[in-house]
Amino acid sequence: MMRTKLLSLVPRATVACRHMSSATKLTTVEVNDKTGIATLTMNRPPVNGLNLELLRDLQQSIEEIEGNKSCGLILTSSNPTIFSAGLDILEMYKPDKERIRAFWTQLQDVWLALYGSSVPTAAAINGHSPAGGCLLAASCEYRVMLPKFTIGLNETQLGIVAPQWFMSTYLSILPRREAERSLNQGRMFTTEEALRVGLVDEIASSKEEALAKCADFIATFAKVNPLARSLTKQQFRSADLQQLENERVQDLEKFLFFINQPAVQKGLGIYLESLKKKSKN
Ligand SMILES: CCCCCCC/C=C/C(=O)SCCNC(=O)CCNC(=O)[C@H](O)C(C)(C)COP(=O)(O)OP(=O)(O)OC[C@H]1O[C@@H](n2cnc3c(N)ncnc32)[C@H](O)[C@@H]1OP(=O)(O)O
Repeated sequence: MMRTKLLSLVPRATVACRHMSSATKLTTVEVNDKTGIATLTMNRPPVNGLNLELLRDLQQSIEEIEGNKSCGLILTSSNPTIFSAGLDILEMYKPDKERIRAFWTQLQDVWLALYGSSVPTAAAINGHSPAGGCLLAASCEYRVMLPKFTIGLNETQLGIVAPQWFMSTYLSILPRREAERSLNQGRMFTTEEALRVGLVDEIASSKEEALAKCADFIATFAKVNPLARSLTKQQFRSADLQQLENERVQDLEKFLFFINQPAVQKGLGIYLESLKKKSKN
């Protein structure tokens, strides 16, 4: 029988501030002793909205996986229909001054850690994956998605602009013309469309199958020298990573300036209302 280690269940103290959703961790890491592959599961009901705490836990889990000599990382969700709803809009709507800085900085850190991870990475996309959810999946090297869900960078639909590093992530997967058009449109792809354009690599009929396909992808590196593999990956990704490293502060200031524009705040408020109305119907 397969033995697994549950690593990331250490309780965390509750901090008295907005959006603190749980006293326990919002991610779990399970390492398969046989394959050495770590499965990182997001678990922030109801929709895995990426708030400051979930981003912190993601970062910690990625670091843990890097540190425990896992052979690979599979990112997935405990929610049966949602991989991640993207950034928690409540973090950006009428934001707290200090918290929003920490939030965006933490998002930058998670992207740097995941996109730049030294281990092979794959996403088992077992539900909808808009915007920041798509960013996480696209930061991995391989994607397997379940049918009847949607994925894409839909920022323009919300009246916001995906920053350069979101674009770079798309461009690392999609042909330039497709990346530009779909980002401009804020297009959400169905699973089948995502496969057709290359945004996902395979379709699986269940989460178990998606995880198995991700593990198969990671196993393709079993006989490749790990240092040669990770340095090669780094060479492919270093320009994108370096660009954000060099421009982190400007990126943060640009985000803060943009998000605090009255028109942007108004748009986010309307969007939030529409989401809430939809969930009441
Ligand atoms: C230079 C400036 C740069 C700015 C760049 C910013 C980049 C931004 C990136 C982002 O990620 S923005 C977030 C984009 N996300 C979305 O547009 C997704 C919105 N959500 C949905 O489409 C759907 O909720 C879903 C994910 C498809 C799930 O649908 P489902 O029918 O299962 O659930 P709902 O009833 O819609 O939602 C339940 C509950 O959750 C709330 N919610 C959903 N998504 C978010 C979110 N992203 N943030 C905060 N809250 C969210 C929704 O309002 C419901 O709440 P309640 O009504 O139950 O209170």
